[in-house]
Amino acid sequence: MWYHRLSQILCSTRHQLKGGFRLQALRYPCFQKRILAAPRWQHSAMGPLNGAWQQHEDHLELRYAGMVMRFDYVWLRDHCRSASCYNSKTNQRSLDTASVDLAIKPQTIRMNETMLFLTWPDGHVTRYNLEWLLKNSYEGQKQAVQPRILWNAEIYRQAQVLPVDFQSFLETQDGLKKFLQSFLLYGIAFVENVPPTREDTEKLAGRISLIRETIYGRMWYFTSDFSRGDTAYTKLALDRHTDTTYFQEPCGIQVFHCLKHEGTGGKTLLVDGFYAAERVLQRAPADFDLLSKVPLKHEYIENVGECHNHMIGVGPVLNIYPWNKELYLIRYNNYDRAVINTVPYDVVHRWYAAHRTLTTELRRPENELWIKLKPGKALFIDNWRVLHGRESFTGYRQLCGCYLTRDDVLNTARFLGLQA
Ligand SMILES: C[N+](C)(C)CCCC[C@H](N)C(=O)O
Ligand SMILES: O=C(O)CCC(=O)C(=O)O
Ligand SMILES: [Fe+2]
Repeated sequence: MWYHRLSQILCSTRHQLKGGFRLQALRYPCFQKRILAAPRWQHSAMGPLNGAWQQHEDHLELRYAGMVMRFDYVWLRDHCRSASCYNSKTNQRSLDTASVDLAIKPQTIRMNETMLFLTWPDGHVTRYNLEWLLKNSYEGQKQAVQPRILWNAEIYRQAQVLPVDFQSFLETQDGLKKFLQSFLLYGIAFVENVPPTREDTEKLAGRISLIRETIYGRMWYFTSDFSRGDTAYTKLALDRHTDTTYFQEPCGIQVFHCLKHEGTGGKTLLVDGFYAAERVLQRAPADFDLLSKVPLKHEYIENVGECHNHMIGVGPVLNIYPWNKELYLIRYNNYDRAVINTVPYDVVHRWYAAHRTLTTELRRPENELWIKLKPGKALFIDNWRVLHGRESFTGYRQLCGCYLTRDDVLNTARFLGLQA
């Protein structure tokens, strides 16, 4: 679904680019006098990808492989990959960007089938591979969305995603890769045949990431013993939510492993927050927009035994990248949402309405995936995307798990060649 929407955005952007080009020539009558050559398309020797460029007053317009790209001149100087500007051993910039004249323009531009050559006023030559420009341009980035399959219960069940075996997860690259692939696509993934101990659960987590230690400890291990000031430590039902919304950066991944349950109830609820948000975007785009713009606080206040904590995290419910509108983080926890004092009353009212729209989508029964966690079956949840909850329960129930740092999970995925 994301793909469709994004390709629509992309198409409209391309039209704007074409239109924008015509407009610019009209708006500036002295346009042609100020640059050396008339703004005509300069073509590379005819190749299959048919590149062409045009030099404008303040940017270079490049057409390549069916894409129109615009590059600011300072950008083109700043990203020079020559040995004196860039250390390709460490993949770090050596050039001091602050030393580049903000009014810099290339003296000459040349292009062949695969490369673009720019000579700067001081004689320095920058060479760009056209494929590199295609991939690294703003226009190119708009296409680079994270592949995802948004799901409701039906879609997830139909997909028949296979759990990965503990042994193969730990010992083979293939097992790990399969696991990460489905985790990235669906935002949840299971590992089976895990020995029901805290140590083995820790081993599991350590295979893909650094464990994120929080106020709950490194590995946590909890029952309904009221040991902490949070309803998770009771037998009560918990409505769908994401965790640690009260951190400036909510935990990226949550691992659950139920080590024991002698009693009834206690099923786990999973809801794809991105699926629900996409529905909001389609049905009520103004609500989506508001939820992505209004910053809110979430808060955790605890004074139980030796535990004294006061955490505050600020951010909108929906977090989107400004360049392609891709959703990357949902912060949704009605229990932990703090007093709203960052928004004027009329916006507050519209925000409540938008929150209701999202909540309605999140609560549709067809979007709910219910599973019973059992010893041996560990669940990884993308806490930036998938909401979890639980049914109330009776009896003794022991859950262990931990949070993972998102950067490190994605790092492992990229190392295995996955897009993350
Ligand atoms: C998972 N563990 C039991 C350690 C913590 C529970 C945290 C619960 C909190 N209300 C939140 O949503 O962040
Ligand atoms: O008890 C459960 O199944 C989950 C409780 C919960 O939401 C949490 O620990 O974050
Ligand atoms: Fe939770």
